[in-house]
Amino acid sequence: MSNSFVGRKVCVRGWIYRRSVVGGKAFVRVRDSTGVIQVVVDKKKCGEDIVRTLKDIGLEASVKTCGELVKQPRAPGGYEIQADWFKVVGYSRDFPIKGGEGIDYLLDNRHLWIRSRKLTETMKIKHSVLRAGREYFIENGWWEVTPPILTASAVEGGATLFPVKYFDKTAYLSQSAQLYLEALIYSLEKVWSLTTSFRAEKSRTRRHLAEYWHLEAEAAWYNMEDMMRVAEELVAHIVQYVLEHNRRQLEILGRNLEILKNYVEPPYPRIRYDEAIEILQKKGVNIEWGDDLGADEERVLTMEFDKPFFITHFPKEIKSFYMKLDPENEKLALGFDLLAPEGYGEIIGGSEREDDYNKLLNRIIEQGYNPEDYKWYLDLRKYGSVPHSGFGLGIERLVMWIAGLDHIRDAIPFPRFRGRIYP
Ligand SMILES: NC(=O)C[C@H]([NH3+])C(=O)NS(=O)(=O)OC[C@H]1O[C@@H](n2cnc3c(N)ncnc32)[C@H](O)[C@@H]1O
Ligand SMILES: [Mg+2]
Repeated sequence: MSNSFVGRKVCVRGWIYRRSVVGGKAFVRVRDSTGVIQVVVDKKKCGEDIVRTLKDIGLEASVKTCGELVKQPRAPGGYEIQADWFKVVGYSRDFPIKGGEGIDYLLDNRHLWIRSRKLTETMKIKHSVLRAGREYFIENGWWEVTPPILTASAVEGGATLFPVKYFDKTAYLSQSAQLYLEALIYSLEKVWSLTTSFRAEKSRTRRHLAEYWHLEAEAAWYNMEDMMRVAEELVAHIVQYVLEHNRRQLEILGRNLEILKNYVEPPYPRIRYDEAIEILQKKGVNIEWGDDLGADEERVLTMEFDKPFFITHFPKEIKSFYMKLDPENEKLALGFDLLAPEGYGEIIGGSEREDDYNKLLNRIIEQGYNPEDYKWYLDLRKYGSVPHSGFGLGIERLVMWIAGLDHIRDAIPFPRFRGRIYP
């Protein structure tokens, strides 16, 4: 609502968020997709019956009303509607979420909890993140493609595959569209996809889901640095878009806008894995060269930076078979992770890909995979192989950071993780 509507007749349809009856008036706070507005239902104007009904009506009953909009500093948003009439559309009895319930109870009632203010505003931010992500690729001449979700082999390690019955065979839910995007660059050159990726994560952490939305890109002729530039432009574009379109949501969620503004200017800093290990050891973290960087180590590293930063050139043993080895030091893989500051850690994983047939075959065997499962993928290196790179951005991890959430489950309407499949 705004001043231009003051004194005019307005109508609202929504759900009862709060209500009280004082004297012959009901003060009803009606929630709709835009927010909450107070409606005053006076028995002198609307009749005694509706005021009596509203006295005990259940929260979340659906209603509709019309009346005059007036200024009211004590009401949410500074306005209220003085109803000419007020109608209950759908009754609600004993809405099970009253406040103070435990997380498992709330997750069991996720289909109702998603009506909450925090989740509603977060979903609006996620809408902008998805729109800005699509916009970036479309405006920069990338082709959107539709890779399969039912696949025959692992991309990111066999330990987190979800097997599914596929007629008389076993298939796996996709961990990443990457290998299929790599097949598409020999015709479309620059491709992107937004799909769900699945990871049978054994442990429950605040930044892992079993099903998440994965924005992935792959381009022919791009080396690692070229692709890192795409990744930082993408993230900066998304943050800028959210700052422009979701200021209100960010304020409702209590997010510091000044800090976010610091993230919209690439290039982002780049450090090599070696430097990351040095920083961690200097800070007293018990870590050796060759160890993987987990959430704790990433959290420590993020405190050294006031914007997202890349870590590159990882030991090949801790990175996937498809990553190209550094020609200057074949102990290292040309992989990059983009870490979000403020303790959030990895939001993007990417790399330059091995484009030599024999080297890729050796890496597949070295990492214990069956080359037969990757025959088609190896074929790509037989027929006009080209240098190429790509990355995957975890949408919920990005939303978690931009919105300042403390758990990834609040970045998706129906979170899936070990022990949670209902509702
Ligand atoms: N096309 C590519 O090059 C992508 C590449 N094959 C890939 O899947 N890399 S990744 O495993 O680091 O996952 C990429 C990102 O996907 C996110 N990710 C990865 N795993 C998860 C889980 N379990 N939950 C939520 N988000 C997750 C996280 O932001 C990672 O940086
Ligand atoms: Mg990763």
